[in-house]
Amino acid sequence: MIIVKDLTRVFEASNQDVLAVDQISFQVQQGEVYGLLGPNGAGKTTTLRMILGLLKPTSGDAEVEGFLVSSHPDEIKRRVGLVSTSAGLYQWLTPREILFFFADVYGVSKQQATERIRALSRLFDITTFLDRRSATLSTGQKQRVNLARSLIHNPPVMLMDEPTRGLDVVGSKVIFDYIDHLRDEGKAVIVCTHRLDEAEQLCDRFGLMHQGKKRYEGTLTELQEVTSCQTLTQIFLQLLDTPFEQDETIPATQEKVI
Ligand SMILES: Nc1ncnc2c1ncn2[C@@H]1O[C@H](COP(=O)(O)OP(=O)(O)OP(=O)(O)O)[C@@H](O)[C@H]1O
Repeated sequence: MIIVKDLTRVFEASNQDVLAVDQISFQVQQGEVYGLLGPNGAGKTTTLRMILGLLKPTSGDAEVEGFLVSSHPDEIKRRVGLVSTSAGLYQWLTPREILFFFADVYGVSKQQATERIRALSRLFDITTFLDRRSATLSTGQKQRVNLARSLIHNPPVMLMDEPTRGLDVVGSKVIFDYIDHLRDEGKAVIVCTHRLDEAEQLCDRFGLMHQGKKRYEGTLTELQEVTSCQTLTQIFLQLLDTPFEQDETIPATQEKVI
């Protein structure tokens, strides 16, 4: 389970400070896929970086499986997987070497790693090119190795930043199936994406961010009720059109805040 509590981050700049994330709170249960959505610059990536412990919050905290990122950053890293399709592979290593390398980084024993690599290779259909240098793999093959890598330490929590960016229909379907697999395995998943059509299909619940704040939260049905819009795209456009003050007048009973 992920608990994000009042996370705030101010970037200090010489001319003007940037309030990138402003008191964001939300929770994601095991077996739930949460879509963290928002326009460019809304604060999504900054939020993910703080949950991962890569960036220190100005205030607030995040908790994964009972561990606070402020006091137990290493425990968090062991429990969180990260998928970003833009992430590259070590070109000169083979997928098997990469998987063993990351297993070692995460403290997975050699024997466990061997078993896990066998299972993940079957799951992502990478067995036939496990021992080829990564530089020779196609984009889709590299993507499947990346997915296997993100699961090598069997984390209960997965963070996904633009997982389908640059992928064709087949590549995107691999990601869709992967997210279904994560849900079936009872993992807590956060997906950040600009593909609202995909998010609608993929996610169980949504948090819509704008200018660092969480403005709406709920299932698609709940968001439809609050906004009188049908699709996530319409909801999103309404959010961008709504002046800040007006948006904040949404009754607390309608805005599902945890
Ligand atoms: N290191 C930094 N220094 C200064 N400002 C930053 C820094 N990192 C992010 N920001 C600013 O914080 C705000 C939020 O950025 P963030 O990358 O979290 O947004 P995002 O929602 O992930 O956007 P996108 O969808 O474009 O990736 C933006 O105004 C951005 O310019």
